[in-house]
Order: sequence, then structure tokens, then C-alpha cells
Amino acid sequence: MDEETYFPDTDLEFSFTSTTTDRTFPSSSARSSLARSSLTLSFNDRLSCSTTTAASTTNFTNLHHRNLDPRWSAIKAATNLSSDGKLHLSHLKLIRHLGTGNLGRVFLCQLRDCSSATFALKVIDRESLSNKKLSHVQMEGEILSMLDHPFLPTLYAHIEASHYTCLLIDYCPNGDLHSLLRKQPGNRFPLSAVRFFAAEVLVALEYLHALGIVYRDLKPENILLREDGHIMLSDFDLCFKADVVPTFKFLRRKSRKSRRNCFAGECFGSVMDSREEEEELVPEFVAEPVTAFSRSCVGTHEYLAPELVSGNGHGNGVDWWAFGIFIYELIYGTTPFKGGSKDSTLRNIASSRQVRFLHVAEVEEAGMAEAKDLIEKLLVKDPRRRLGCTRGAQDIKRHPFFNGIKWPLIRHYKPPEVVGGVARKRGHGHVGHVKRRRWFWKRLDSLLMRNRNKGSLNLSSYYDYVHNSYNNKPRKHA
Ligand SMILES: Nc1ncnc2c1ncn2[C@@H]1O[C@H](COP(=O)(O)OP(=O)(O)OP(=O)(O)O)[C@@H](O)[C@H]1O
Repeated sequence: MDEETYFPDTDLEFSFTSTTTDRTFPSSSARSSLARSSLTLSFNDRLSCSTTTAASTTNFTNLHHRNLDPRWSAIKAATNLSSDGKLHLSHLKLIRHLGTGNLGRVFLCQLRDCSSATFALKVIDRESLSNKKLSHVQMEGEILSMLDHPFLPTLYAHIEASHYTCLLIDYCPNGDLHSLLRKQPGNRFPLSAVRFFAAEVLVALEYLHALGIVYRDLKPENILLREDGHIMLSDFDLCFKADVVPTFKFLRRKSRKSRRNCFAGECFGSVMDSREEEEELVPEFVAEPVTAFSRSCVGTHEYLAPELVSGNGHGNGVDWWAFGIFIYELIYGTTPFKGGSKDSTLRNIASSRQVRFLHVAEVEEAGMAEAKDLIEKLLVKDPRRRLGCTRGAQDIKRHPFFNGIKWPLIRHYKPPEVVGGVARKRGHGHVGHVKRRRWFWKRLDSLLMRNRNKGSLNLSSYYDYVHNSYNNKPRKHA
């Protein structure tokens, strides 16, 4: 059946008309009132987007690291039964609205034939977007299709249906890091939790940079928490892509050399061992878009790097600056250059004012000296001298703040136990709650069916209603 024809009969339209959002869901509710917005002034980056032509494409690859994930198998089973071998919206059942972003709405959904396979479905109505926002949609789709990393979303399917672009990605049931931060005493995470979240974000950024992707929108709001408590970076619409030319760079590293004293060409095991420190040049593989260059001013005010604010062009260094702001915010509950207004924040960033640390008694714990040192090295105003800008994430990983982290094992680390950290398992009360809502939706659906019989539906007016009732002034992109 043609997508155009069956689309209005799916649950999707059904939920567009719903006025219910799960207010207990941490990311949708908290974000709507607090989330800071990202700034987009111009968009003239070098885009290497391919145009989306397929009516409906499913992103399958046997090489994906989640290949053995039951959700892939469930999708494969659904598409095997599909007449054209593709996933369609009719395969999906919407459960509830999770949140509304700059580009579209996100729904929790499951496969009709496999209720245990849950996903997040980002639905973008292309007809309602300006050309600039359409380019962001294209960028987000393109970036998502490139990703294969445990701390980044998996794109299970990219469905083009009528004027909707739908992206099926991992569902993160534990909300976002900004909401979680706001639940902590004093809005601050313990240093052990900061180290954990920062390390995972660092690894995700390293991966993006190795693909030539500069993220440009790092902030706690864009870090979602998976079911297992590990992070998932989201929101790729402000990224820009550059060519990465992997190179070998030579690092100066101190090493201890042992010298044995030999006599007359004879070496004795018992002779004195003298150890001395020497500097040696060690070749290191760097895959970092160090020559990436863009002039667009995008991001979130408090997180903008000075070179972004000045508009003189920027590269990968903006992510390392934002990484410094991010660590600061997780430790202190606020950002270091925040002023009374957005303008004064930007002025503080652009000025020569260096980062200052708050004096909070509870914050002074073991490891703070290393944390402050790392923040200072990341918040260097001149990107040429900023940690990470020349040799990438390797330099940051080596900083003493991250001492003891076994980087290859990081995805197996136990996430920190913080206040409100892991969603409670659904008990009977919750099921009842969902059932009540379903009943409500059913009524809406029958109302819709009656309306449909009377004449054509006006989706946008329903959308406006839904949109306005969900969005009580989010911290939006400026
Ligand atoms: N994979 C996901 N799992 C759970 N909730 C999600 C997921 N993706 C998005 N959400 C929720 O949906 C909301 C909207 O997300 P979306 O990515 O469209 O916009 P956003 O994060 O507000 O960013 P922007 O407006 O900058 O594009 C988010 O605030 C979040 O609460």
C-alpha cells in the first residue's frame, strides 16, 4: 500500500492528536521548563550530505556493534514479513510522546509484533520547516546513519513517509543528564560521577571527531541515559562534517631508561643499574579534524567557545571548550561564564576573563585539584593552546583527572549511583497509569475516526494544541 494512503491510519496520527505526555518521564518534563536552547545564526558549513531519495529505507548492517541486540532481530523479522522488505510506520505502535525539539517530536514506540522491542521515533514534519531547519534534518539523518558506538544512538530505520521524516533510534528511559543534575543535592554530582560521565562523553566525542564530525552542541541536556545508566549523546542537527586526514604525530614523552654498566665487553648480572629519565619522541596516531573550519555560530550560549562567539571561524576545538564547561557544570551546578543575560554571558566568554572557581565547601574533595587543572586547560581562550586541539582526545585522556580509567573497558564500568539515577522498574501502579492513558487515547481515536468520516483532518491544528500544551516555555535554542 502507498505510504501516503495508509499513513493517517497509523498510531502515529493517533498520537499527534494526544494531549498526554508522561509527566513523570524525566527528560520531557524537566527539559521543557529548563532546557537551554542552542543558537543558530547562520549555516554555511561545508556539508557533504547525500540527498534522501528512498521512500523508506531500513538501515541494516551485519557489522553494527549491536548486531546481536534483540531489537535488530525484531526489526529483521518485521521487515522479512513486509512485502517490500522495508520497515514502515505501520509496523510501529506509538506508546507515548517523549518530548518536542527544535525539529520535531519524539515518541516512545514499539514494534507491533514484538512489544519488548522499544525505540524512540523522531518524527519531523518537513513541510513545517524552513530550508535552514531542513538542512539540519538532513545533517542529523546523515550523521546518525554513520554512527556505530555504544555511547551514540543506533539508527535502526530511516523512514520517509509523505512529508514526514522518521528516525528510529534507541530509547533512553532514564532521562537526560541535565534533569539528573537538577535532582542532586546542590545541583552537583560527586566527583566520581563527574569522572564517569565525562569519560564516556570524551570517548563519544573522540569517535565523532575520528569520523570528522564536530558536535557543537555539548550540554547535559543532550546527554541521555540509557536503561543501563550509560550515556547516549543525542541531537546531531548542529554538527558539521570535515575531512579527517589521520596522521602520525610525534609526542615528547618522558621515559625511564635503564643502563647496565659493562666491563671489558662483559656484562654482569650484579653490576649497578642506573635509571635516568629521558625524553623520547613517540609516534602517535591522530584522527582528529584539526583543520575543520566553519563560520556558523551555533550552539548553546553558555557553552559557546570564544572563537564561536567572535565568528572568526572555528574547528574541533569548540567541542573541547564545551567539554571543559560541561565538567565545570557537573561539579558546580552552573557554568563558569554565565552572566545576567545571554549578552553578558557572550561578553564574558569573549573577554580575556579566565575561568574562576566557586568556593563551595562540599565541592573541595579529593581529586578537585586535578579537575580544576583539567578545566583550566580546556577553557583556554586561544584554541591553538587548548588541550585536545592539536592531538585530540588522547591528550585529555592522559590528564591526571582521568588517572586509573581503563579506557577500553569503560563501557563495562558500573554507572555511578546518584540520586534519581535509575528509573524504577514498572510496578502495578505504573501499568495502571498507562492503561488509563490508553483508554483516553482510544477515546481520542474514536473521536478522530468520527471526524475523519465527516471530512478531512487538520493535523496541524491538533499539533498546535499538543505542542502548546506540552511546551510550557522550554529553554530553547536562541
Ligand atoms: N532517544 C530518546 N530516548 C528518550 N527520549 C528522547 C530520545 N530522544 C529525544 N528524547 C526526548 O525528546 C525530546 C526532544 O528531542 P529532540 O532530539 O527532538 O530535541 P531536543 O533534544 O530538544 O533538541 P533540539 O531542539 O536542540 O533539536 C528531548 O528533550 C528528550 O526528552
